[in-house]
Amino acid sequence: MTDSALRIANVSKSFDKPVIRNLDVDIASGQLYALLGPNGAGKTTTLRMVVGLTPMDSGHISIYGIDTRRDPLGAKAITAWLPDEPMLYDKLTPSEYLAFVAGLWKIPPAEAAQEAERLLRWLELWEVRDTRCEGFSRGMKQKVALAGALIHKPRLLILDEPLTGLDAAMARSVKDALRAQVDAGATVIVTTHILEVAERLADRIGIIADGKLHAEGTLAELRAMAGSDDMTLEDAFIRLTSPMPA
Ligand SMILES: Nc1ncnc2c1ncn2[C@@H]1O[C@H](COP(=O)(O)OP(=O)(O)OP(=O)(O)O)[C@@H](O)[C@H]1O
Repeated sequence: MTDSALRIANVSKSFDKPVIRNLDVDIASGQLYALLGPNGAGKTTTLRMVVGLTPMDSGHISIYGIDTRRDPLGAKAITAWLPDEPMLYDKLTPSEYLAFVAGLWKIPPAEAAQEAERLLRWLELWEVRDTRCEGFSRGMKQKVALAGALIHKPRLLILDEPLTGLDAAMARSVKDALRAQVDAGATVIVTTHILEVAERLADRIGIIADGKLHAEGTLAELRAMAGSDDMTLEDAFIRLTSPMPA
């Protein structure tokens, strides 16, 4: 049996109206999972509840078996969250930023320096390690934030729209980095509006609409659910998220 990396069980959340309704999602360990859905479907809210930034109204969430409400610190220690607009301290250099984040995780400095060097080289930031982030392009800042998210070696990496605004080369480099994380044994969850990314990159795809999981599976399974073996993910997505005819 495959281990569960993330289990969302019967979770609901309302703001001024219900946003997430009895949501159940189970994501197996060692996968790249793409969460898709129309605007306002509840993707970001779901992920913010997973990482403890938005309290859920009811239900349970566990990360590698750790209940996020009973043991929030234990759950956070193995999770990384990269929002769509990551906050970087622009006046810091990549090296300083990683040392700062490692300090928050109480990683011993020598160990942190070694891991920072590995990440900076791997993400092609080594040459600019001592340059302040303020002059960096959006893609470079995204990669520095990604390095910061990875410094404590999380088992579950969650990224909200990681490729927005990146040019093709930078998007490729971030996609390669995410796939490498999975190959190294981590679980990666991304939200994306770029269906081609989900189509090419994800092992499994979940489609959320109206605060519920409408469909989930591999691309082939989603095509089959939508009723055709040769449709694109875009066609399947539109069909699976369209309201049923009365
Ligand atoms: N803090 C909040 N207060 C009130 N309403 C909120 C709050 N956060 C989210 N919402 C509402 O919850 C709904 C779901 O928002 P959410 O950001 O989770 O959707 P999403 O699927 O990530 O959308 P998008 O693809 O557009 O980013 C929206 O109607 C949004 O306005």
